[in-house]
This record gives sequence, structure tokens and C-alpha cells, in this order.
Amino acid sequence: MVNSCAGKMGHATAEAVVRAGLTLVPYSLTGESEAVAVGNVGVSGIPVELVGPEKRQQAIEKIKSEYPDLVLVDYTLPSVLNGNAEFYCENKLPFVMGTTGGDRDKLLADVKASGNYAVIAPNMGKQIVAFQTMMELMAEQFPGCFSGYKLHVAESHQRTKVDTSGTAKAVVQSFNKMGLPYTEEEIEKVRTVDEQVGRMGVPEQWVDAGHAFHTYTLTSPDGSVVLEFKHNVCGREVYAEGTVDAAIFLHRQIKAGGEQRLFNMIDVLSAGAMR
Ligand SMILES: NC(=O)C1=CN([C@@H]2O[C@H](COP(=O)(O)OP(=O)(O)OC[C@H]3O[C@@H](n4cnc5c(N)ncnc54)[C@H](OP(=O)(O)O)[C@@H]3O)[C@@H](O)[C@H]2O)C=CC1
Ligand SMILES: O=C(O)C1=N[C@H](C(=O)O)C[C@H](O)C1
Repeated sequence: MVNSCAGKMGHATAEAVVRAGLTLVPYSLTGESEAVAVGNVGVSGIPVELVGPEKRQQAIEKIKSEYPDLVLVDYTLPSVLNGNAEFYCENKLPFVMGTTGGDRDKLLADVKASGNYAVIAPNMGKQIVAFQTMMELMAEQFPGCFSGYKLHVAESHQRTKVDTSGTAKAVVQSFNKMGLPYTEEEIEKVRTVDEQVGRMGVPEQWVDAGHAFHTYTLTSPDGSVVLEFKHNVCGREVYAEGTVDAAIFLHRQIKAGGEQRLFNMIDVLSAGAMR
């Protein structure tokens, strides 16, 4: 079940669910305005009914009884993700949280306290997750290896993105361990078309349709050494496919009944569970 199919990522993920041959639950939790104004959305020919916050408790009880192997996916908004996660935990609904921002510490604490199953990660794209893993391994193997260097991080996304890239925040944490002091607030958010196309190299057709360009530049104190890491994604398919992998992985974990209940995408990739 994908919340919210009315949004860009939710819709792409719902399509990937269908492509993978899984059952897409024909209901989707969404914001009140969408539920009232739109009613339902078509996903690969399947009409999916949008359920607003007022009716979600009643709806979820029916859905749980009809779909006992239910796994939820959340692609909503930073402002609502904590409330949504509380709702999933209270109702013992396993979920994959792709939504970024919100109060991340609270999110993790709520899930741990509830004993609910969840995969939570700011990036579900297999190759980007591999890059994140590599950076984390580098930090563990060579702590402080970039001491004295300067870091600059620039991320470009569609103008509707309200928060700073969750992926960039996660990668910055690895760079911190490598000896580069840098805060989330210092990450440069590029949201104007001129800069996106001119400086970041975003193809024009992806400016608003959805893109995620990230550049991390590491410079030595005297400027004689520069390292640059980039991951540039156009569209949403890579995340949608990874989200389906995460949902399948989570379902397997539930069936296996293992002790660990909270996972990130590095866990999913490390388990060999990404297609
Ligand atoms: N982990 C990953 O790999 C990726 C994560 N993301 C993240 O996913 C999130 C969504 O991105 P995107 O799809 O582009 O955003 P959109 O704005 O397109 O979609 C968000 C949707 O959430 C709906 N919504 C609002 N309130 C609620 C609610 N209470 N319950 C359920 N749904 C609600 C909105 O409806 P309404 O318009 O009515 O408010 C809207 O349809 C962002 O945080 C983004 O950073 C994006 C790409 C990849
Ligand atoms: O909003 C997006 O588009 C994306 N959000 C995620 C993030 O904040 O890191 C992942 C990717 O950058 C696309």
C-alpha cells in the first residue's frame, strides 16, 4: 500500500509495485485536500482510492483484514511523516519510509519503542545506496583521512522540494567522521532554474519533472588537491524500484521473525536484496 499515490514518488512507486507483479492495495492515505478534490488516482489502470486523515483509522482496519501481508510505503511530506509513522506503529503496520526531513530522531525512537518493523532511508536507489555504503566504510576504515580539507556540498532538486536533501545530510555525516566539520545548514540548496541548468548541468526536461543532482567537493588546505564526488539522477524510477526491494525485504524479515526490526537501505543492499 503506497501513501501517497497522489504524489510524484508515491505514484512512481505504485507503478513499480505493479511492474513487480505484487498486489497494489487500491487505497492510499493522502492529505485531506487531495482526498476531497481528486477522490482517486489511476495507477497502471488500477483505480486507487485516496483516503484523507479523517477516515484513515476506519479504512486501515478494513484494509488490514483484507490484506494480511500488508506492507506500507510512505512518500508524503516532511511535515506529516512523524504523525504518519506514529499511526503505522500504533496500528502495527510494517512500513518503508522514503519521506525525508521531519524529526528523524523521533522517528527512529518511535519505531524502536513500538517494536514495529520498518525500513527507513533517505535514498532507495541501489547505486546511490552503494555510494553511501562506500562513504560510510571509508569513514570507518580511515577516520580523519580528510582532516584539514574543506568540504562544499551542493544539491539540486525540483522547486517543490521543501527540505534539504536527506541523502546529502546522510553523506555529510560520513564526511564528518573523515575529519571534515560541516553542518546540514551549510549544504547549498540549488532551486533556481538558471543555476540548475547552467551550473549543475540538469537537463531542462528534468528541472520540474524531478531530479536529484548532488556534488561533494573536498579541497586540500592549499588548494593543490581536489576530490569531487557526484551522483546525478533524472526521474524517480531508481528510487521506486529500490522501494519495492525494501518492501519485499521487510516482508521476508517479518516472516523470518528475526530480532532486528528496524532497518535502513544499507541493510537491504548488504543482504543482497536489491534487484
Ligand atoms: N527515499 C528516497 O529514495 C526518496 C525520497 N523522496 C522523498 O519523498 C518525499 C515525497 O516526495 P514527492 O513525491 O516528490 O513529493 P510530492 O509533493 O509530489 O508528494 C507528497 C504527497 O503527500 C501527500 N500528503 C500530504 N499530507 C499527507 C498525509 N497526511 N498523509 C499522506 N499523504 C499526505 C501530498 O498531498 P497534498 O498535495 O494534498 O498535500 C502529496 O500528494 C519527499 O520527502 C522526498 O524528499 C523522494 C525521492 C526519493
Ligand atoms: O525529493 C527528492 O526528489 C529526493 N529526495 C531524497 C533526498 O532528500 O535525499 C532522495 C533524492 O535526493 C530525491
